Amino acid sequence: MLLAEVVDTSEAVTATRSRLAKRAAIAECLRRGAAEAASPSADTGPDATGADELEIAVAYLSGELRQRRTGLGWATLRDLPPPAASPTLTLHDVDAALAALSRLAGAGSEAARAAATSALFAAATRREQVFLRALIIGELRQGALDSVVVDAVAEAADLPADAVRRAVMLRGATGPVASAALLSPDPLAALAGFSLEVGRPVRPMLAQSAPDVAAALDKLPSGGAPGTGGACVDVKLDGIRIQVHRADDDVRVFTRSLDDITRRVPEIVAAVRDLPEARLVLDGEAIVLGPDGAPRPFQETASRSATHEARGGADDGAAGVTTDGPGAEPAPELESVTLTPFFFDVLHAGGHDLIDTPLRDRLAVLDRIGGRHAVRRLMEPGTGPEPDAADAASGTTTTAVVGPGADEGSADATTHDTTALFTEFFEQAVREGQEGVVVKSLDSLYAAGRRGAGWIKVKPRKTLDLVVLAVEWGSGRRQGKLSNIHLGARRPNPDGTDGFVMLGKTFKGMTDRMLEWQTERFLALETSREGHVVHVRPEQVVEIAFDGLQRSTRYPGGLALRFARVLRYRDDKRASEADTIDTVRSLAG
Ligand SMILES: Nc1ncnc2c1ncn2[C@@H]1O[C@H](COP(=O)(O)OP(=O)(O)OP(=O)(O)O)[C@@H](O)[C@H]1O
Repeated sequence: MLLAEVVDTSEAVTATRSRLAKRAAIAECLRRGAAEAASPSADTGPDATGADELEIAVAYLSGELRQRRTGLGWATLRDLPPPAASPTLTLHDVDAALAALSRLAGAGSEAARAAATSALFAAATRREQVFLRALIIGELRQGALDSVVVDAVAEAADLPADAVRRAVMLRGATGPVASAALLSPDPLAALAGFSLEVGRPVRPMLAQSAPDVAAALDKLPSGGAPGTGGACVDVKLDGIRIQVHRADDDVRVFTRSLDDITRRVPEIVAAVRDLPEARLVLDGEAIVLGPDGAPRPFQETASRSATHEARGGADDGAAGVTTDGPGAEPAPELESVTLTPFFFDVLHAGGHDLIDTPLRDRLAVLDRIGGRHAVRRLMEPGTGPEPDAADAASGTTTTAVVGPGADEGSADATTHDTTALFTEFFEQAVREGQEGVVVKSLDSLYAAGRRGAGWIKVKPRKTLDLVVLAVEWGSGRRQGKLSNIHLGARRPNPDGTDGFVMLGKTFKGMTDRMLEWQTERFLALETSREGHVVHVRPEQVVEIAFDGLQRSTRYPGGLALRFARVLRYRDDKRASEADTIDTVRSLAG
């Protein structure tokens, strides 16, 4: 398939604000790609190159490269060679050229990179050059586009969108699902064949939020058949999300964004090897504990998560953490603190997939396996196993089962008790220095890749994940550093793209290391300058703590943050996942 066809489609997608029209344009492109892959000129049935090109098309239409990093950025792509007169580049040509670029390292690699980049761009027409540059530096990356592409796969293959979406969540990628949907003789069966595979990460379930425990309990979907229903509350640990896969001694650790960080976290690997089950998929959080067992501040955990530190230099187009390649060694400074894994869910144990099993049963398995690595939790009265059984099963006091059975007292009393008990649990967690709690429905299934209604988080601290829109040069001690950041909340447009609404600025909470890092990072994202203000592409998500919201005539949303301060940069979230202006308004009351 020619790159030009994807460029045409991408232009058509950008030109319309209608989600349906975007979906139709992408579906049409995928149909053509599928027809080409299955064309009679290919020997028998779909040919491998065609299937692979379909996967490349899906990636490019989603605004993604297949390579994690190319070593190319805005600066290296500023001056391009004269364009080719007519389109000849295939998707394969481009993917192969970028794969070769991503492997360049060591002495002489800079010159080789410049030569290879120039050769690739010289083979591209003007429109292809513009597209490729935007693709490589991440300008086309739009989380909202992912879901349009998934829907387009369903439309092109004439399959239910739910079946495609589920396969994508379980496979952790859209490309292979698109090939199966569009090229296999029995697409529905092929989609059903995507199941959890030990060793391959699935998109993690996400939580909704509520201002307090009572609101969280209200928000949970109520139970179904008699004998079901019920809730539990977990401590919410403020660490790094981990998904751990174990097949005997082979243990792999993945982040929230499905990056493989196994080599950086040998202590997690060791802890999981000690668990009494040889085939496992566990979901949890890794944190640094102090000698007293209390959680250390997030910054210490972050020093091991190697997220923003792991990014390359300013001229690096790749997003997020690096994936451990063969031979990658942990950087020495990252080993100075020890992570302890805590698990709050289990997706597979001993040959059984548990994704479609209710939480109450998954927790019973977790308590049997997790031991002291299970997250502390409180069951709603009357919903858990008998206290003795639970103690015996967990072997520890990490699982507290308290209160009278559900058959004692009225339903109202039970609801009241639950709210009071869960609130007490929340307050204790916060006193201990935990981030908050997550209230969960015991009926809920594991909603891979979705912000499921079955998990509701409650945090005492007011925080928002906002996007940096611009940054100002510092003065005094911060001379030469990009310091004061302009913060924007997301405003989704009807066509699925995002705009941003500025809510304020802050230069508080930044460590020296952060200042170093952000100066480099924001220069790489620079789009223009106005006096001491550097405008940047709205891509970097930052977690901000604030004391409240006040009315403002200065900012376009009519609201401003009070005492905003930086907690951390979030490289595990894209701008399309940042908090929206509607969420901010709901916090303002
Ligand atoms: N016991 C727990 N159950 C579920 N999630 C937990 C728990 N403890 C900590 N977490 C963390 O809380 C997150 C749930 O919130 P959400 O899905 O909204 O992700 P997030 O946007 O990264 O949230 P946050 O910034 O609040 O951590 C999970 O991603 C996980 O990392």
